[in-house]
Amino acid sequence: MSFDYDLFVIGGGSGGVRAARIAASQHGAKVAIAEESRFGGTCVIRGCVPKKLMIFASTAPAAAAEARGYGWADAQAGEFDWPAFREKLRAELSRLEGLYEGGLVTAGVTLYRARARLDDHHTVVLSTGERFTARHILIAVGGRPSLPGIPGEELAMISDDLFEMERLPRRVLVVGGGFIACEYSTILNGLGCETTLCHRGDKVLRGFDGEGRTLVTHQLENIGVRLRLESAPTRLEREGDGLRVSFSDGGAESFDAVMLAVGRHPYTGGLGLENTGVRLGRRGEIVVDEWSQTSVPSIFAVGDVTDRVNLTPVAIREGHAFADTVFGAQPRRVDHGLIASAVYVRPHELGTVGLTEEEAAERGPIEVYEARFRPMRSLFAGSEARALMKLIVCTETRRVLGCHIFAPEAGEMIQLVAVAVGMGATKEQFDATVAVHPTLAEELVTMRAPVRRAGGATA
Ligand SMILES: Cc1cc2nc3c(=O)[nH]c(=O)nc-3n(C[C@H](O)[C@H](O)[C@H](O)COP(=O)(O)OP(=O)(O)OC[C@H]3O[C@@H](n4cnc5c(N)ncnc54)[C@H](O)[C@@H]3O)c2cc1C
Ligand SMILES: NC(=O)c1ccc[n+]([C@@H]2O[C@H](COP(=O)([O-])OP(=O)(O)OC[C@H]3O[C@@H](n4cnc5c(N)ncnc54)[C@H](O)[C@@H]3O)[C@@H](O)[C@H]2O)c1
Repeated sequence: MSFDYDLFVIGGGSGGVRAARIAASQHGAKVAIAEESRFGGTCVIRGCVPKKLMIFASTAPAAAAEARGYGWADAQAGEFDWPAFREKLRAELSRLEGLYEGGLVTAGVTLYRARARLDDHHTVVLSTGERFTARHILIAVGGRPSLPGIPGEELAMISDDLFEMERLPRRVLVVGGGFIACEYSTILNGLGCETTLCHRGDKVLRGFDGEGRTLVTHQLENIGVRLRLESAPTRLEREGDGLRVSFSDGGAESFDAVMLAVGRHPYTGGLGLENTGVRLGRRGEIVVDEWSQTSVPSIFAVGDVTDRVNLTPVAIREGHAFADTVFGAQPRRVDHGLIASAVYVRPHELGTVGLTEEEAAERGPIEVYEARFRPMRSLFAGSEARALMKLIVCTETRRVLGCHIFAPEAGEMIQLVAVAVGMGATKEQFDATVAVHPTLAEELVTMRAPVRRAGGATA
């Protein structure tokens, strides 16, 4: 049987673009890709990139305060010009979108700017009416923000809307306690909005190391984010130009805007999967094996739509491994076991790799090494902000099982620690490494005695 393409990719985000480029340019496959919105996907257009640029923008008041602490008596952040910043942001995102498109074109991939759905195991139908057959189809459609299912929720913003706001709200409510809620309330607070974070738990960032969660929760409060913990909104109503929000604890408050950040779900709706028999999991995710192959042999899926680890570098790695395996005769699996990540709150980020103390203690005896301190740089400027460096060590093998850093630029540091942890480094190998002085990171190689032991018989 002959096909129009060797590979048809649905979704031009992190995973889809990488897979298409590698299959075409490295392995000579005839490839097409359909994108219903903008090439680059969530990360480039409405996620990691604009988010990080907004984090940078939001640090100006703290940077001015620090400069005053260093003797620049008149240092002020001045007035934030949101429309000017937004214009610059739009231009930058368009530039990046162009690079993504250009990379695909150079690789010889055919681009379709249309929504795609599946008609059968080998056929894709576009919203333009065009139909194409392909030997292999890759689904890389990502995820979409979830909604809590409360009356009036359509009045709220989701994370996509943050970058498009006409004006910054004076009083804003952020709902949720995950990555997005923490990062976006940090941004809005830094840009001068009176920000409240409402979360149904008693600490943000469920699933992270317990001490890290406590520190991020306190930091949000210390920078001026009002916390409304163990509470959830039950109703949103229009009130003049703003919104009236009722909460599960019986209270009600008025805000100029509300942003919902209560998780994301795989974007499988309307994709025609029922025409193929591709198996879905409980959360609507496409179930795949270690090779990203679905229950239908000609159809593969990578990235957030498979709900494995929903991060950009993971989607990219999965897309690349898929292309090498299927088109390059180089079978490659992705190890989802040890993936570092960072939550970009400020002034201290939370960087994490490996097991949390809680997870590690459940598996066996561990030693916990910690350094808690006020970093030299911010201390001199008059800040009380405390950092934490934490290593979780297996008592038996001496291997470092996890590392958690709460400090300025923790994302940068954890990237490098992840190399050592991934290689199976022991605590003694960390100790044998001579410190770089004076740095924050030197604390990672100078922690002499455990602060506690936990897990197994030594608990
Ligand atoms: C606000 C936010 C901040 C984030 N920050 C970070 C971060 O700092 N670091 C990090 O590692 N990760 C971050 N993430 C997660 C990261 O963006 C995702 O894990 C990553 O983009 C997933 O890539 P993907 O290829 O699976 O999907 P996506 O990048 O979402 O791409 C899917 C693409 O498919 C298109 N599409 C969907 N359906 C169809 C269809 N039927 N036909 C045609 N096209 C279709 C969509 O328009 C989209 O462009 C963030 C996410 C969000 C929402
Ligand atoms: N820095 C990064 O790497 C980064 C940044 C942003 C997003 N991401 C990725 O995007 C994913 C999605 O982020 P997210 O923050 O939306 O999801 P999340 O799963 O991290 O957090 C969702 C939060 O919403 C709360 N929640 C869920 N349902 C609720 C309801 N009905 N009412 C009130 N609260 C409710 C949960 O308790 C949780 O705190 C992340 O898991 C991550 O994979 C990564």
